[in-house]
Amino acid sequence: RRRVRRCGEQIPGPRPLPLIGNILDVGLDSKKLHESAIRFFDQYGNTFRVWAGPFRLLVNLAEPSDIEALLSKSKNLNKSFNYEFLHPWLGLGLLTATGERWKKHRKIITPTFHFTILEQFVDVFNKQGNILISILRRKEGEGPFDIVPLIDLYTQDVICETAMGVELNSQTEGYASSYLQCVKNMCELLMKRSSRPWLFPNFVYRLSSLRRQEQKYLEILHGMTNEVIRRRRKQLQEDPTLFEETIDELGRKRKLAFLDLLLYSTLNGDMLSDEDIREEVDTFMFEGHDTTASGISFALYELSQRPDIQEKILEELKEVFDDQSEQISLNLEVLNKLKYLEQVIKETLRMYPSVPIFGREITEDLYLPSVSADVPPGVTVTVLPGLLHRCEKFYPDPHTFNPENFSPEAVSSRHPYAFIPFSAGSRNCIGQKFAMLEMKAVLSKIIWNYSLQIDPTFEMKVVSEITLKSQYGVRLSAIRRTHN
Ligand code: HEM
Repeated sequence: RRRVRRCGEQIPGPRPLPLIGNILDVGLDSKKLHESAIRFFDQYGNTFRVWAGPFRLLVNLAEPSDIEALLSKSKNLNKSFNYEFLHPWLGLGLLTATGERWKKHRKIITPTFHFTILEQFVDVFNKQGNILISILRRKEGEGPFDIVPLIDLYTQDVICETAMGVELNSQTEGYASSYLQCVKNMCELLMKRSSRPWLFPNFVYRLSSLRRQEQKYLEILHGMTNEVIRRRRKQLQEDPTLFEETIDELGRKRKLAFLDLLLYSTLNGDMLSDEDIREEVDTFMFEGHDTTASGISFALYELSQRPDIQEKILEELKEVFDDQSEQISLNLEVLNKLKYLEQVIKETLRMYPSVPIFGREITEDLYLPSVSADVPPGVTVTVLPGLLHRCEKFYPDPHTFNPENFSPEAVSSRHPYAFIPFSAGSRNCIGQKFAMLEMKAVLSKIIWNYSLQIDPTFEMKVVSEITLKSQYGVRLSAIRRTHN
């Protein structure tokens, strides 16, 4: 306890009050947590602390050298205490798991997002992207509309068809709409709990109205994931050859996708229980769609105000594609050539990191060079890409969208930990390559087919609800381009 107190004195932050610490400075409105963080960052610097009550010290990092000290070592891998709030929903899936369990699951799952399997997934990005374009066709002439619900359905269909092997047809039949609404409600609820320290202990939370609400959401969320697992199990029982790593017509070795591998592992050696599998499916259904939907939506918001950048993307697409017809056909090779589009996506994730904050519980001493402080076990550390990425020290004019921030020269002259949208180190995002390709694929299709214009009356309000969201969607007009 004495070491924690000393650490609290070494690191700058607002003066704590007896018993309540800095709870009043932070505020109780979950929607304002980000604003409070900006205030502390401006006042106390890139590494600052707050006391959540008399005993819980939170050290917040937006300084690359300190973030490197935390993430680059293979210690302090346990997520912070508030990830426990996700347990009723995601159980101990990869995002929330700790210790040996995390290591074992990460090892099993890693090959299912390895680059060798991504080729297979590009076929799905193509197919679902074409469906999205056909839906946008029906919007032509309607004037400005909110594109975010369409993107949500697209990303949901993509994660289910790639990772789970299940075609949901949400884009055409709206199947997942209630699940998606429920994900939104659940994230809001979790943010509320995170900003009310008296609801942290489970025995108090269980008596609250939030918990009753949560149980209703869980029925829908778990109902959906159970249904996905049931459907895939049935397909595999009817056709066990789906478990075989066959060679497809292009001579590519077909690898087992995520859910198949999990189901296969249980058949062969009983490595994961049914409960383990459901928790991983819940984790990947959420992480695999919500984050990319956020990235794609913010990219569309910025692009719809920047015809010059749209034009540059189009030029690059014209250079890369031989086929200049309406439905450009994507593969891994051409996607890898789209370097400017990659800069656009990185710039989007700089300004709007889908996961603006993540945390670790300190279990082994951590030295923070920027404040010359030792952080002892028992302290919670949060990493704040949302603040770091908008810091003038690393990005001149940080609130302006400028893909040149990711030109090779700009990248090579910056601290490698000044851009961490996917976290870093051994607990980094397992879906990083998948996400980059999915975002590239869909943005290529949209920009190839449409010139985008923001609705001039639209005002963006960014909210942080576990993932970063635009509260009122993104209202834009899509004007069809023609290609010969
Ligand atoms: C733009 C898209 C994405 C962004 C910005 C993003 C960002 C992140 C970040 C920052 C973390 C670390 C979180 C933490 O430490 O608590 C993370 C972890 C994770 N992400 Fe992503 N993610 C994206 C897409 C995806 C996709 C598409 C998948 C699945 C296909 C995925 C699955 C995961 C999983 C399972 C973890 C936990 C990994 C572990 O702890 O071992 N993410 N992601």
